[in-house]
Amino acid sequence: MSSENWVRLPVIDFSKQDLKPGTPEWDVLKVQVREALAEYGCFEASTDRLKEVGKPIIGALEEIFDLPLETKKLCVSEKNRFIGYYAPKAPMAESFAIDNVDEENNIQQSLTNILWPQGNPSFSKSQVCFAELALGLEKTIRAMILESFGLDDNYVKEHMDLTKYSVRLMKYEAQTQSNDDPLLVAHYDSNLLTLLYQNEVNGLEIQNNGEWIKVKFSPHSFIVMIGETLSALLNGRLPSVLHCVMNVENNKTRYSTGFFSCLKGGFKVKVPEEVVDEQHPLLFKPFDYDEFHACFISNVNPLGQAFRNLKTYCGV
Ligand SMILES: O=C(O)CCC(=O)C(=O)O
Ligand SMILES: [Fe+2]
Repeated sequence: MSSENWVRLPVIDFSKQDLKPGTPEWDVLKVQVREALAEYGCFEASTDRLKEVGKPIIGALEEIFDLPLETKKLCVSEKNRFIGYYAPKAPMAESFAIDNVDEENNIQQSLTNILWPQGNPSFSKSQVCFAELALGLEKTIRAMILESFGLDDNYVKEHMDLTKYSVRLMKYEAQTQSNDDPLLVAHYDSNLLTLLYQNEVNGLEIQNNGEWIKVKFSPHSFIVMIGETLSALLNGRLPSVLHCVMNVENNKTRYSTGFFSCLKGGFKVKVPEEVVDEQHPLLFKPFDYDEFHACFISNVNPLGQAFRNLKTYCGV
C-alpha cells in the first residue's frame, strides 16, 4: 500500500470530558469545527475515550460478519433497506443497520437477540458504549455548529429533542486492482451529521474542490461529516460531502461503523432566519425529513446518487 497517497483531514481533539458551552475550550473547538467544515465538510475528531471503546467495537464487527449467511439474513427488513442486513454487493461488501440506538435495550432487541438467541452481552455492550460515546460527541459538535451561526440555546435544545440516531456496521473485502468499482458508491449522506470509525484499514475517499482525497485517520478518531439535512438547514452555508469507499490498496478486510443523527419525521424542517441574509438568500423550502428520506430510498440506488438530493427535492 502506498501510504503517501492517504491524507489526514484537520484533526480536532475532543478528549476533554466535560466541555461546556461558554468556556474558552468550547469556543476554541467551535472555531476549529466551523473552519474545517467550511473547507472540507468533514474533519477528524480524536478522543482518548476511543482507546477503550474502539477495540471491542472492531471485535464485534468481526464477530457479526463471521456469522453464517442464514443467520445474518434473519435481520433482513423487507420494508426498509436501511434497517437490518443489507448486502447488495456481497460477499465484497455487507452491512447491518439499526435505528433508534439511543433507546434503551433497542440494540439488544433489534440485533443481538435475533442473531444470538442465547444472548451475547459483550456484543451488546460494545455497541451501547460506542453509541453513547458517539452520541455525546455528535451533540457537542452539532451544538457548536448551530451556535457558530448565532442560533440560541432554545433552538439548539429543540433541535436535539427532534433527533433520532442510527448505526450502520460495515465490512468491505480487499478488492483486486482489476475490480476497482467503489464498494460503496459515491453519495452524500442524507442526515444531519455522520461519525465514522474504522479498523486500521483505510478506504474512505471524499471529494474536495472536485478532487478525490483518500482519507486516513487514527484508531482514536472518528471522521465527522455533514449530511444533506444539516447542510440544507444551514442554507447551504456548510457543504455536505460526496464520499465513497474503495479497498484496492490494502490486502485486508476493512471494517467500519457509522453513527448517524437524523431529524425525526412529522414536522417541517425550516431554514432558520439567522442563516439567511442578502449574501445568503434562502435556498431551501421547508421539508419533512421522513418524506424526503422515503423519496431518497425509493430512488434507483439507495445511496448512490452523485448529486445533491435535497436541492433536487426542495430547492427554492
Ligand atoms: O465505511 C465508511 O467509511 C463509509 C460509510 C458511509 O459512507 C455510509 O454508511 O454512509
Ligand atoms: Fe456515507
